[in-house]
Amino acid sequence: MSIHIHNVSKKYGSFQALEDISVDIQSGELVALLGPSGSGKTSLLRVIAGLESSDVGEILFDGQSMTERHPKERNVGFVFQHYALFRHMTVFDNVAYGLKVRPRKTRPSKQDIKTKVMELLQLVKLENFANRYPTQLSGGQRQRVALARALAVEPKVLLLDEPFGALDAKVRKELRRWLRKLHDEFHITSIFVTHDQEEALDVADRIVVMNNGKIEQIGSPDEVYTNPKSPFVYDFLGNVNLFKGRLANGKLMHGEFALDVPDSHTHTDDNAIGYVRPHDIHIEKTNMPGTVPAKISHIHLLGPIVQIELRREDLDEFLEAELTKEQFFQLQLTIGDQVYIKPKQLKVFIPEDYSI
Ligand SMILES: Nc1ncnc2c1ncn2[C@@H]1O[C@H](COP(=O)(O)OP(=O)(O)OP(=O)(O)O)[C@@H](O)[C@H]1O
Repeated sequence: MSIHIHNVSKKYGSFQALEDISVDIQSGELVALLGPSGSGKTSLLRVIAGLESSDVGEILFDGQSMTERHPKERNVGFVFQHYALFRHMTVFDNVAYGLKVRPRKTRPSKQDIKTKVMELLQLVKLENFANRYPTQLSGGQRQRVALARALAVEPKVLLLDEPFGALDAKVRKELRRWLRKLHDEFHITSIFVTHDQEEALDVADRIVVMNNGKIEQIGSPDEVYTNPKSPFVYDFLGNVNLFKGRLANGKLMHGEFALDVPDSHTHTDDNAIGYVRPHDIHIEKTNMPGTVPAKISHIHLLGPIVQIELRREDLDEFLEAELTKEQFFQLQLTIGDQVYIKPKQLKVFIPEDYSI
């Protein structure tokens, strides 16, 4: 089922929660709505589900307008952050619920419901927990029940609102891998809301980055990470060092750096900011052309990655670099070492959102 979101706007009183949102989602895609708290992700999800109406714009499923359709008629499965399971029902009954409450005409037989529920419980690896109650499950297990319950009614669209938000980091990671696998098996068009960039980058086919009720960028995880269209996206999708300076003759002048910025010749003498990811900071132990001196002030080993905090000597500013463990041991770095750095890659924005 494809989903087309056309020019959707929504206000709560005078507050503009969504402003002219348009996204086309292909059938079978897994799309993340990513943004900070209050950016409008949940509001958009609720408009798609029909739980809220938009003031302007339209939602189409497979080309058909959903505007007049009640949420129940939209064939949407919902999973929320707080496992909205029925506490007084067993795991089995929770998953069976959506099928049992169907009108007699479309309700499967008792035996068919049993087969289906047990299949789903197997899928979420909870077949031995059918008779337990939600309070007897861990958070991750409850969320798997919530997913099985949403899938039981064979929705055409699956909407997930921070489905793993309340879980610890390890379980989150496990469940998101598992959501990806499930999605690849079922091919249900799915949209999930998250404010966790790592989660979005890890799981989604495409990411819709939202800010203040508007879309900042839509793209594959790789596109939004390596080619952010705005300073906001750069900042939101990972750590970044800011090189504030001025443009002159096709270069960004920043401290002792004169960094090539092709295509910037028309912006001579404009203020500009270079954005450099920590893993794009190159570190040398010898002074090479184009580098500036810096001192290592902190080393933080994080599994396969080593974060290094440096104090630049030309500007007396701190910056963060990231090396693989291998690079780190090759360079034999210790705190207090004098090194020479330069950015391997940078993206320059001129304030007022102009990128070059
Ligand atoms: N029913 C409502 N009445 C008034 N304002 C609302 C209502 N629902 C949401 N808002 C406001 O709209 C904005 C967007 O809310 P929304 O829940 O869509 O954001 P979000 O990106 O999902 O945030 P979070 O990650 O914190 O859940 C927020 O500023 C919120 O306070």
